[in-house]
Amino acid sequence: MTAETFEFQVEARQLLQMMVHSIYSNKDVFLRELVSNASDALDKLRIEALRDDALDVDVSDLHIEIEPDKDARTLTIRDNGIGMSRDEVVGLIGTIAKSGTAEFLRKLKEVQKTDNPDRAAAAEGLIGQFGVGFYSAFMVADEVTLLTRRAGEDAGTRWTSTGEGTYTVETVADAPQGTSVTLRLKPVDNDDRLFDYTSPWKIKEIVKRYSDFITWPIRLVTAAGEGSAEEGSEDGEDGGKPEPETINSRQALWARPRNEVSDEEYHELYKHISHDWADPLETVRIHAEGTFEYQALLFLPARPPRDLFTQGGSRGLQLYVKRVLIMEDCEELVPPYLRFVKGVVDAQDLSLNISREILQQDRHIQMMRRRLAKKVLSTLKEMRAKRPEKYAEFWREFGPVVKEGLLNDFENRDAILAACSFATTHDPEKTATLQEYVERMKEGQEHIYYLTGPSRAAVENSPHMEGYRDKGLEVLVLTDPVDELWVDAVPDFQGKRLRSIAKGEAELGTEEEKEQAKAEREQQRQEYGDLLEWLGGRLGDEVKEVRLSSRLTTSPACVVSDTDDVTPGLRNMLRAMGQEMPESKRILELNPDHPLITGLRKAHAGRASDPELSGMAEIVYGMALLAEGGRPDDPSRFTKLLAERLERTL
Ligand SMILES: Nc1ncnc2c1ncn2[C@@H]1O[C@H](COP(=O)(O)OP(=O)(O)OP(=O)(O)O)[C@@H](O)[C@H]1O
Repeated sequence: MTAETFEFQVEARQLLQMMVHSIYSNKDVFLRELVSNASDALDKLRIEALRDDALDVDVSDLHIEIEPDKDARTLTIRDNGIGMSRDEVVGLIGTIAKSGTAEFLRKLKEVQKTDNPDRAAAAEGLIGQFGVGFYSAFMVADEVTLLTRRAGEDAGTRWTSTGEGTYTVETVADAPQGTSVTLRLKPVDNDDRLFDYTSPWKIKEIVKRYSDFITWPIRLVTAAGEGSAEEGSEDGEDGGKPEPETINSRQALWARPRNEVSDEEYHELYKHISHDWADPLETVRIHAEGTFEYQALLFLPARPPRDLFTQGGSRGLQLYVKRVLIMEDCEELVPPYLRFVKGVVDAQDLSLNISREILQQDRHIQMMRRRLAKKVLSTLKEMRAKRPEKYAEFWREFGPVVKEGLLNDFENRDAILAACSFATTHDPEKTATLQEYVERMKEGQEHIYYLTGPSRAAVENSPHMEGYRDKGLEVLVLTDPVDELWVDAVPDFQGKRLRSIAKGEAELGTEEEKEQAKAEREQQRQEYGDLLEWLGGRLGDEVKEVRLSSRLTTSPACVVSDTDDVTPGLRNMLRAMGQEMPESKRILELNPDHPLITGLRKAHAGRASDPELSGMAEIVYGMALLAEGGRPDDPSRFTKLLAERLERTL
C-alpha cells in the first residue's frame, strides 16, 4: 500500500522543532522515554489479556529489545506489547492531546528569547514539567520509523518522519505484533552530549541508570561478542548471530530493602509512573505485614500536574498483585483530596482479575486506602517539622487540594488539620498550624479567628481586621476558594471554635476590657440611638441592622454578616457553581470614634429632616462595601453622590 503523507498539527510541529534543534542537554533520556513507552505497552497488553480471554495473543514472553546497528548507525527499540492501530498512530503520535501545550510552548519560547545565562536550565525545567515522551527521539535521530501492529488486528502501520513538518503513514501486511521504533542516529557529537548510542556499553549504562526497575526484561541484541565489548571496540564486525542479553535487574524497588535502593532509583521509578521529568519532592514507603500483606511506594510530586483541577485527569496508583501490574490508575486507592499522589501498591492476596466495580467494595482496598491516606498525612506533618522548606514548596502547590479533605474525610479530619498550615497575621513570612495558633492565643481569647478573602492584601487591609490588629490578636488569612467551605465544615480545633472576624459581634480583649467596652457601648448606644434608628430606616432595603462597632479603629464603617449567614465570598462561589443563593441582608457597623460618624450624629441631631443627610447614609454604606472589596449596588449613583459632596469642599 502506498504511503500517505500528513502534516503535524501546529503544536506538535513546534515541539518537534525544539527537539530536533535539541534544547535539552541530557539527550540520554530519549532511551528512558522509549523504554518507558514500551513497558507501558506491555503492561497494557497483559491487563487486556487478563480481562479478555478471547484476545488471541501470546503473552508468555513479553519483553523489550534494544538493537543497535553500528554500521547502519541505527538503534531499534522493540516491544511485543499492545501496539497501535493506524488511527491511534495518527491520533497519538501526530497530534499532542495534552492540555496546556500552547501555554507550554509560549513559555518555552519566552525563556529561550531572553539572554538569561540560565535559560538552558530554565528550558529544561519546563520540559521536565511537561514531558515530551516519544518526540524526545528526535533529539538524537534525524529520522524515526515506527512499525506497529495492535494486538488482535491483522494489519500493521508504518510511520516515518524526519521531524520536519510532515510524516508518512503506510499500512503494512506483515508487521509483528507490538511496536518497534527505529532511530537513524545523528552523527556523534560528544561536545553536544550526543553520544554513540550504538555502543552496547552506553546503552547498558543508560538502561541501568533510568530503567533498571522495569519489571519486563530489557534485552540488548547485539552481534555475537559485541555485547560485552568495551566502548569503541570494533568487535562483532563479522556480523555474528544476534545474542540477546537481559540488561536490567527487573527487581521491584518496593520489594528491595530500603538501604539498598538509592534515591535516584526511586526517582526514576517515579518518572516512569508519572511521566514527569522532574524528581519527586518526597518518597513514602509502606510495608504492611500481617494477615493482609502489601507494599507501597508513594511519591509526592514537586509540581502539580496540569489536570489537577480538571475532571478525568489521570488519577490513582498502579495496583500490582504479587509483582504483576493489574491496574494502571487505581483511583480507589487514594481519596480525591490526595489525587496528586503517584505510586505503586503491590498486594499479596488480591484476585488478579478484580474488576473496577468490585474494587470499590473490596475490604482490602478500603483498608489500604485508609492506611495510605494516613501515612501521606503523617508524612506531611513530619515534613513540616523536619524539612520546612520542602513542605512549604509542597503546600504552596497542593495545599488547596489537601484542604478539600476537610469537607468530606471526617475520619481523618484531625490528621488533615495537623498537616495543614495557614497564612497568618502573626508573621507574614511564615505559615502557622492550628496547633501553633492555639499555643499563641492571648489570655481570655476563646476562638480561633480567621478572615477569608480574595487575596492576602485584601484580607489584611480589610476594616474587619482593625480591632484585632489593635489588640494584637492573631488572625488566619484564608485566601483559597476552598477556605470558604471548610471553615464551615470544621466546627472546632481542640475545643476552640473557628470564628470569622467578619461575622457577628466582635468581642475583643480580656474579660475586664470586654466589661468596660460593654459599659462604654451602652452609653454610646444612647447617644447614637437616634442616628442608628434613622440610618436603619434609610438603608432598610439593604441592611438588616445598623449598630455600633467594637472592631473598628480607623475606618468609619464596615459591613459584617450575621453569625450563621454565608459570607459574600462563599455566596459568589456557590453561585458560580450554579447554586441558587438568595441575597441575605448584612449588618452595617459604625465606628463611634470616627470624626465622620460623630459629625454625622451631630448633623442628624441638628437637622434631622435635611434631605442632604439621606445621601450621606448611602455614602457611608457604599464606603463600607468598598472597604471590604465589594461594591455598591449602583456604583454610578454612589460616585455622583460623592462627587457632589467633594465639590463643595473645593
Ligand atoms: N511502544 C508503544 N506501544 C504502544 N503505544 C505507544 C508506544 N509508544 C507510544 N505509544 C502511544 O503513544 C502515546 C504518546 O506517547 P508519548 O511518549 O508521546 O506520550 P506519553 O507517554 O503519553 O506521555 P509523556 O509525554 O509524558 O511521556 C502513548 O500514550 C501511547 O498511547
